[in-house]
Amino acid sequence: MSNLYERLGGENAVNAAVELFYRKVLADGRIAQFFDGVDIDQQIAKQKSFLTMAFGGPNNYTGADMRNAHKRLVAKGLNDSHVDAVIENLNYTLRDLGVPDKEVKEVAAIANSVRDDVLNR
Ligand code: HEM
Repeated sequence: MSNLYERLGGENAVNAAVELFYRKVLADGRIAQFFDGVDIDQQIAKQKSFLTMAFGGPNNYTGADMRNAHKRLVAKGLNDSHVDAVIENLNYTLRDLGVPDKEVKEVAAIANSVRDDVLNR
């Protein structure tokens, strides 16, 4: 059985998913404010390499760890409801792209696994 990265469709599929995901996130009034002033192209590039690694693809991630990356946002009120909204957007993105339910659930579980780090607790 190939790993999740391969089952999702590899580099091109992960890149397409991350791009569509940020379009949805920036249009979502529950969470868009956290991205004010953030360089979205850079964010997309970092997220591509982070998710590629998390899904079992090549590890080229050089960004911050999840705790440090989101500390500033926790100080601004980031909480569980915002993590839920991000995971919801990720689920919709993958469904829109035709990813099967099993893989959608695996991706959601990976995103959920960093929840406590993202919320610095
Ligand atoms: C749930 C799983 C999450 C994952 C896997 C994740 C992943 C990442 C990654 C890889 C970075 C780049 C770190 C770096 O700059 O080196 C990042 C930064 C960031 N994330 Fe997340 N994130 C998650 C949740 C969230 C949530 C819930 C929000 C807000 C609603 C959020 C907003 C941001 C913002 C605004 C940045 C840029 C911070 C800055 O430049 O100061 N993230 N995230």
